[in-house]
Amino acid sequence: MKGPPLRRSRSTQVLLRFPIIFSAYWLAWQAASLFEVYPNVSAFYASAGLTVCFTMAHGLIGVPALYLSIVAVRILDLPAPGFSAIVLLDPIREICVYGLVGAHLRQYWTRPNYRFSLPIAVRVIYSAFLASLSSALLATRTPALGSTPAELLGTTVLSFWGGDFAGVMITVPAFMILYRIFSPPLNGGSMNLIDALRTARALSLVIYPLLGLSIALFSVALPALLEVDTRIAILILFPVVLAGLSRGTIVGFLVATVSCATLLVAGSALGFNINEPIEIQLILALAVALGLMAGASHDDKEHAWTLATFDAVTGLPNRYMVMDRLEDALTSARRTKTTVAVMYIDLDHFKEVNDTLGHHAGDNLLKQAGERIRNAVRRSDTVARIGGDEFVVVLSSVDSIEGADHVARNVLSALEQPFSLGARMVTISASIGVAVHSITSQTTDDVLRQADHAMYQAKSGGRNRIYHSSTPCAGTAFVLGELRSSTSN
Ligand SMILES: Nc1nc2c(ncn2[C@@H]2O[C@H](COP(=O)(O)OP(=O)(O)OP(=O)(O)O)[C@@H](O)[C@H]2O)c(=O)[nH]1
Repeated sequence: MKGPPLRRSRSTQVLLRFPIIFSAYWLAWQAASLFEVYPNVSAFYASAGLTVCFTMAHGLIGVPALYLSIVAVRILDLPAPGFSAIVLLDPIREICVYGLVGAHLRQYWTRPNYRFSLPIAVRVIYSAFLASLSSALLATRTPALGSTPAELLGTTVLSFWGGDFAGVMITVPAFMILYRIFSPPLNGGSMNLIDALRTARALSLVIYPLLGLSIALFSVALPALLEVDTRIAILILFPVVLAGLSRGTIVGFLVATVSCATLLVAGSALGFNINEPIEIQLILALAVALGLMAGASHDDKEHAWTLATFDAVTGLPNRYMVMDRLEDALTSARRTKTTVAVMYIDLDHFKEVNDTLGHHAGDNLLKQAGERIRNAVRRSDTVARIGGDEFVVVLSSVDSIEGADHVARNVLSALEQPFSLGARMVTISASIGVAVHSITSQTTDDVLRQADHAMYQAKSGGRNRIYHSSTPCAGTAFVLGELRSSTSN
């Protein structure tokens, strides 16, 4: 497994982001100005969209770079360039309103096991309103804008309710609903987390390109069907951002390429109105820039999440993740009146492997042991390494105590087989404690503690055996024979 990359300092990150944001915003400005009804209006909304996307992906840390980029592009592109109050102040207002929207959405988006949350939506809208009001008050202090304070306050508040507020009201629910549909929570199903991740990735390779393709076809066909000059190709940026944010850079690029290629090929092959090549180029460049930004942010998030929830030696979920999975399993067991069992597995005399063959061989053995335990249980069960030579298995649905014991015996015999560590074969054993959840008031901690307690009894009972704690303190031993941990050539 790859180690964590070297992190750059925060100030360097912000500086590095400036050229990327500048390019993305300049492209957004150019692309949006092709769809204008009133001069520059679409371009302003493009900057609002970029602000939401950026702050959602990277947080408020990039705001200085975002602000500088917007100001720089406006100075270069507005008909009367220069450091006018509107060039300097309007981005502040937009970043306040839309930056807060993005920052709040980030709280939702960065959760590994996110759930739809109405309070977040309410907080987003409330804080966007406060930001808009503050920026209106700020505008009244700016004589350069040339209106009376009351007029300015009125105009800014009205513009918020007419424009920004509508934008916020559409952006927040649309994002939450679509993100929910296309990126279902990974702990929701009965699958193991790793399998769930694999399935989500495989699905996203189909769903997002299909979404980009449909929007591209729709945007090519619409002007021909309606016989109007409505250009909506910019909509393909939406699946690109969603794909980048939820599945990473490669899927983001893939969706950008599929959508833009469809625009080009479908436009000429079907004889529909195809936009000017410059528009396609802008859309393509913008799609790629957004795919890169959103995807990089997803990759960062996934890396942080992997570090926080998976064990680096075995690649299995860690203590944090297994507790989360156990909580889910108990909740569902209470609802469906089924039984959950927890196995606490501790390898016997593992220290000897480290001492005789070294830590590298020890790591190798832990990895192989993890794989064997995984292969001995069902796909829907969770296997985790929670520290040292300790593993926990959550059997999400067992028929009876005997069923759990049967699985524990399978695990024990899988671990008995010799391990190949380089040129050496090593034989070890394990002590297993099993606890079965049956009482409705039992918490995750209770069940885990009981399994741990039973495992300690198995250790003190002579190791290489299974105890289960049908009663909290007394275990029942299933002695499978005494095997000393041994190493041989
Ligand atoms: N190779 C390796 N060893 C580890 C790792 N984490 C902990 N250990 C070692 O695992 C050993 C755990 O030993 P213990 O469980 O205390 O003792 P044991 O030798 O297994 O003996 P019993 O559990 O009493 O049968 C310690 O020597 C730790 O240093 C790891 O990530 N890699």
